[in-house]
Amino acid sequence: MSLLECRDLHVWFDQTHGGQVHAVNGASFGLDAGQRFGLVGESGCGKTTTILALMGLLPPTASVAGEVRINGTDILCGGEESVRPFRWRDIAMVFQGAMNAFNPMKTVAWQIAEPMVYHGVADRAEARSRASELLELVGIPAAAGKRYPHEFSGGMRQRAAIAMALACEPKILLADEPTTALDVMVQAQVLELLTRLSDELGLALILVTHDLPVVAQTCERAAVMYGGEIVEDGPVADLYHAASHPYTRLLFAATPDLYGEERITTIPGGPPRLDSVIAGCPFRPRCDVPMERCDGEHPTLSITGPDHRAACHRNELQGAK
Ligand SMILES: Nc1ncnc2c1ncn2[C@@H]1O[C@H](COP(=O)(O)OP(=O)(O)OP(=O)(O)O)[C@@H](O)[C@H]1O
Repeated sequence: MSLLECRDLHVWFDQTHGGQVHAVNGASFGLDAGQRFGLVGESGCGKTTTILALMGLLPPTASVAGEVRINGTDILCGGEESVRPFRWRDIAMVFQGAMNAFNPMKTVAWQIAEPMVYHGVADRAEARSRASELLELVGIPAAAGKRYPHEFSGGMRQRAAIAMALACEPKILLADEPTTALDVMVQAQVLELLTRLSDELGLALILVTHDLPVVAQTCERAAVMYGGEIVEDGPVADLYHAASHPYTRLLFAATPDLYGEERITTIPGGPPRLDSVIAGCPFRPRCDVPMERCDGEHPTLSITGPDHRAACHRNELQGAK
């Protein structure tokens, strides 16, 4: 049994002018303790919505279906009641832009301690001392906790946001674009920190990013999302060197490689609209190797190698590698 199991997750958003956006369409994946998993894809493909669903933090305009299990217990089935005991204590999140979300009027240490008091995991004195420990854990001297957020650099604020998410000792940490807006040196330090925390604390990590080198540097496995669906998942090395889905291949070709060398810049065309049902393969209009079948038949994930799946009709033709 995996620590986290997400099965056939669907999320729809009601639109103000009627109709729905099918933002996540049947996402399934599992995560073991200490494992680092990347969720990648272009903007708008459903990455943030997926992890907000895991936290039970979607807005009221969203409807959710599917299962999210932590150590076997379905935390989604009973709505807010069933997810609340797990949120922050078992599964925590560093939000996109979290480093800019600190209250400017409170010290950093106070803001790290507060969730512990709020969630009843520590009294104020314990929370204060644990906040100092957490700051040290993320590489900030405890004494700096007395400072205000504006006195921290961007990288320090991101470290502090990670410390805050770790306040209730979760087993799973979800990090949404944790290195965006940081310069390259600081990005590398934050990624090293996340890797160290996952190794030392056995923390399972889901890293959401559109930045593929970030995933290559940090994660063992990854899932590629396109148009709300997982279209390929597997070991990161296989996605890089032996992609089974044309989108993954083009996506990885479109990013600078690990040494910063520019390759092709974009994939022509744009992602599909998510407010209407797509009959065939959602990637068909941008695919460089389409087949007739792709127009009318929606491909499903099939095994293409050890621990490796992709949703492309070409793989079904070729059979398992
Ligand atoms: N609150 C909302 N109401 C309506 N539609 C939404 C809402 N949040 C997200 N969406 C839509 O759901 C789809 C998936 O969005 P999501 O933010 O999950 O994508 P993403 O891959 O995380 O993109 P980004 O990298 O830009 O954050 C998009 O079409 C988006 O417009």
